[in-house]
Amino acid sequence: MGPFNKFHPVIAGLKETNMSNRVYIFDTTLRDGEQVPGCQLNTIEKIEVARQLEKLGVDVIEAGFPVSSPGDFNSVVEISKAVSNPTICALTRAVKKDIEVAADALQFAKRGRIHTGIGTSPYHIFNKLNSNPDAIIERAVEAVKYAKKFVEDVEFYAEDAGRSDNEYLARVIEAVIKAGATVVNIPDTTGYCLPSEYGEKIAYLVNHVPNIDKAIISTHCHNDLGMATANSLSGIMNGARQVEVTMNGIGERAGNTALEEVVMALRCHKDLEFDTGIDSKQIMRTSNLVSTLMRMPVQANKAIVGRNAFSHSSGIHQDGVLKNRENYEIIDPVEVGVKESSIVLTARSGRAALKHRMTVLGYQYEPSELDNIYNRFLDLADKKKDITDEDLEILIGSEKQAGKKPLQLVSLQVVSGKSTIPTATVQVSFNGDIFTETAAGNGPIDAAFTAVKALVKRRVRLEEFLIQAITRGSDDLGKVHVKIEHKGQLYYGFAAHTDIVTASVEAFLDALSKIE
Ligand SMILES: CC(=O)SCCNC(=O)CCNC(=O)[C@H](O)C(C)(C)COP(=O)(O)OP(=O)(O)OC[C@H]1O[C@@H](n2cnc3c(N)ncnc32)[C@H](O)[C@@H]1OP(=O)(O)O
Ligand SMILES: CC(C)C(=O)C(=O)O
Repeated sequence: MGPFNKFHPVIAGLKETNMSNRVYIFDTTLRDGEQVPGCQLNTIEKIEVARQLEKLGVDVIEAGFPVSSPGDFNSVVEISKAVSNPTICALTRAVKKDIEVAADALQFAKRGRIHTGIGTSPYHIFNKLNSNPDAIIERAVEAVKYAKKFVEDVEFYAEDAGRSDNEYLARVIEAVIKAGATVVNIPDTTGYCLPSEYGEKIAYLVNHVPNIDKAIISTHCHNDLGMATANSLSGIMNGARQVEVTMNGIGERAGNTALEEVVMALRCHKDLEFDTGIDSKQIMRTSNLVSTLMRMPVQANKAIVGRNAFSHSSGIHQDGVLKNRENYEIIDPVEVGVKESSIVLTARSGRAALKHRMTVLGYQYEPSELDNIYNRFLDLADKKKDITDEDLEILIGSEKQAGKKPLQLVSLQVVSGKSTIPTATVQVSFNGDIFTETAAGNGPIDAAFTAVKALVKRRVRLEEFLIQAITRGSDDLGKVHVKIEHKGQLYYGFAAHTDIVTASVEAFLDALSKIE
């Protein structure tokens, strides 16, 4: 037992067989997870997920609810054939037909488990099943005994145990263990419980069910109040040794307990002395596979597997993490299969992050030069959401050029739109003197180029003009390449800016600056 448990008043009386520190991972991505609208998978996709779950090291794969459809039946059959290490589990109601069909679907499983059960809360007993507490116990016992005729490993779920009376729940659990249940699942079906409440429920069963040592207690917590992981951990700390989880926390309504969260919480809190058989380095790959096949994006700030889980975007954090990763990271990203943490450059980044990124890209700067780039970086970052390596390379390139070009754009004002005559007023500095010109054109860029041509008084012909809106969003940098001809000679210009007219004029001036 971990030190927490040693001092836990309720757990002090925990029975010997429940004291192992191995927590079994029961993955229900393919059953509860797959209940989510739009997440249904075909058999081939389910096999792919099951094989990845096997690599991840889960102990049990709940492969489906075979009576629900021929497709689900077939998936349980095929997963049973495709996967050899984890136990394959099939869900049923406390209904004989469901159990028979589940047993049939599991016929090829090396280790098959039937997961049967019935509701035990007043809501379920009276409103859903139109029954009474004693009759429910009878049906529960009958279902477990019937399932035992087909498989040795029978798990019983007391649906809505979270809102069930503890004393009654203890009677149900004692009866189903007596009937042969090897695992007793205490679901917080509606995600109602507080962590202390759920933990006390498990502890109550540990201390009041005389034959509890004959079965493993399982948690199955939903996330309606965002407490699924906390409740599952509280269950473990009070005697549960199996947790029912899904990858990325997908599942009915607000979802189930996320596998990655429980596994990594236990790994981070080694003092609790609990562990699972999960190969955590497979977590990210499994998460991506499930998200892709189920067409269910993972929220960016999702713990462990979200895009931002290992990315640092504010200056103080970035500085801290660059000094020592552990200043702001409790998990080494490599441990969950993420290559490295990332530093995202934004307007909230400081010099430390900028300098780091420039060094990674191979640029070295004196502190005074860094200040200039940092100021330009902030200007750009205020216009864009984040600054990519490509943005930075352009920024550094233009910073190196700044001041060296004889022709510099000082200001640009354009009028354009539908039913207006596109007009541009351009101010250019030429070796320190400022010149202004206004011109009209067939569009804002044409107008600006005409104004520039009038200013520089050179006969140039535009040979090529290419605008690329790079990378992701409408707020991104536009890159402009121009090729001009002057007296038979070609000159090239380049510029990038969030304003494409500005980028175009700067690229034009860049090319013009090269004419001797
Ligand atoms: C909490 C959970 O996630 S449980 C798993 C949820 N998953 C699913 O429901 C997906 C698969 N379900 C299905 O395909 C279908 O609902 C089936 C095949 C199970 C049943 O279909 P139908 O026979 O048409 O019944 P229907 O879905 O309309 O209603 C469910 C019936 O099961 C009863 N029932 C619900 N849970 C249980 C249970 N654990 N044990 C016994 N009976 C139950 C209900 O009371 C209701 O019976 P009633 O019609 O006599 O009132
Ligand atoms: C079938 C049971 C285990 C379930 O999914 C729940 O109670 O949420």
